[in-house]
Amino acid sequence: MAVSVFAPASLANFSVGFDALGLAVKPVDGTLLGDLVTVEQAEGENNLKVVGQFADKLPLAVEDNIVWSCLHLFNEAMADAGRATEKVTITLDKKMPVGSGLGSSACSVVAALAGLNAFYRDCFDEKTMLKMMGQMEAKISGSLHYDNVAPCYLGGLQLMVADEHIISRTLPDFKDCFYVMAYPGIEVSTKAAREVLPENYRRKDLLSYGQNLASFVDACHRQDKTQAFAVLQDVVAEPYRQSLLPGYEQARNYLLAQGSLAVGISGSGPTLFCVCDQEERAQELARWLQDNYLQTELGFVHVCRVDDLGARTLKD
Ligand SMILES: Nc1ncnc2c1ncn2[C@@H]1O[C@H](COP(=O)(O)OP(=O)(O)O)[C@@H](O)[C@H]1O
Ligand SMILES: N[C@@H](CCOP(=O)(O)O)C(=O)O
Repeated sequence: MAVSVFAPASLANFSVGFDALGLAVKPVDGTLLGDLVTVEQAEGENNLKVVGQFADKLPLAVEDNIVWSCLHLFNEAMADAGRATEKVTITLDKKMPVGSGLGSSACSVVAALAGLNAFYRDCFDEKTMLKMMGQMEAKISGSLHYDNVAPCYLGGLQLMVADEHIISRTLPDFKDCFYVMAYPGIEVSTKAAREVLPENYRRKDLLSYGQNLASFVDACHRQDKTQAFAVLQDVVAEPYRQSLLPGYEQARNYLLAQGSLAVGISGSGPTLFCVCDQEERAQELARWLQDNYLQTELGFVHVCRVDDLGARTLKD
């Protein structure tokens, strides 16, 4: 039996929720923006094959690929649960650029663990899976944050809650919005982008942070788009990270002047996101970003909607 699981890209932080908000996204043109993992029974030993557009951006040694760590973690959990495991071949189709701010490592982690769980006929429940995913994401970025793995696994707009038994709750999102995601084609490591953040914040910023996040969550529940996007301002990460993103400030100013509802850094960057509620306008701004924000031939721009499904098994 072979099982294939696709896990979508995500926009972490959403400007107002550093480590606390994340949105799963999918391109409107049907492009599979995310990683695909296939798990099948193997004759001899466990093994990992890596294919796809961004395979060559990953470490050469399988032991250094986070998917390999996911297999070990999953097998340990199976042993702890008194369940037998089989030897497997895992194929990672690495469709996501690394260090992109689109939750690339989360896509691999979620697709691998969800793929293994599907292979073993859903041995573990959603919360157990999410905890394992958080553990693997922390191994890569140096700190535990669920704002990529939760939306990637569960879909939609996710709010991380301060209760380890719940971890994440789905917030009502804005169904008529388009998210233009512009990846410039350069790498910014999440670890490095966390290191540029200050240890302490000014009281003024702390107050703005709390008020913006609370106002955003309230606006989501009331479906008040005007309020939601008016408070979408990042006082925690963007001021310190934007110098890592060539052309970010100019692009942001242009996009806001053109009527975008909001503009921000996706995850730790370098991907920029911009929100519109008209598809035509989103496509126009996507063309502008294509011409003005990309730095290398690896860059791309997608007009996206919210991905409500999260990780899913793909049929042959
Ligand atoms: N399957 C994988 N997918 C993505 N990154 C991986 C994977 N396996 C190992 N890595 C390593 O993990 C790090 C991921 O970097 P990070 O900046 O967190 O990426 P992203 O923000 O895109 O998730 C890189 O050093 C990369 O080489
Ligand atoms: N909250 C994290 C999110 C990192 O997202 P990624 O897509 O860049 O991995 C942070 O901002 O550090």
